[in-house]
Amino acid sequence: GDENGAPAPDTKRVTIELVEHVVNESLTDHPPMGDSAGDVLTFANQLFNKENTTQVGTDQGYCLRVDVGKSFECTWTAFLADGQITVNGPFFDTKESTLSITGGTGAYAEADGYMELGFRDTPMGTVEYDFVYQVILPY
Ligand SMILES: CC/C=C\C[C@@H]1C(=O)C=C[C@@H]1CCCCCCCC(=O)O
Repeated sequence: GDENGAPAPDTKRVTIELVEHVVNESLTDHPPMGDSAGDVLTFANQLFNKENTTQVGTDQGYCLRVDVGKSFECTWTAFLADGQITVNGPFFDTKESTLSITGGTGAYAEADGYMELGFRDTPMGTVEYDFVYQVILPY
């Protein structure tokens, strides 16, 4: 605590803003042919700093189609200089989403919190997403 008797906070919050570049993704189309529940989208992509000038990491994961025209359920791990952060949650076809941070390693061991996924305007043929991690860590 401090000299006024306030208790010391037992957690700290860290914001990590990244831009994901989709460079490696693959759709496994389970029957029936075409977009249907059970299709799996796997990916292994690049993570850039928030200025979108320097690659700072990579990610890998997958999304399972659960509601055609509406949503996927996803899990992926970000690999950063000082550790991993794993998330789980929805990807919506037509709106931005928030995923739960389920854990981490290294500097992010015991991580909690959430990640906001944002759509970005990019040139034709390129796909990028904003990943804003709001990480809650023990002191
Ligand atoms: C084009 C989607 C490629 C990669 C997957 C994304 C990623 O890297 C992190 C989350 C995204 C999940 C995308 C779910 C499926 C989106 C399909 C969009 C489309 O085909 O237009």
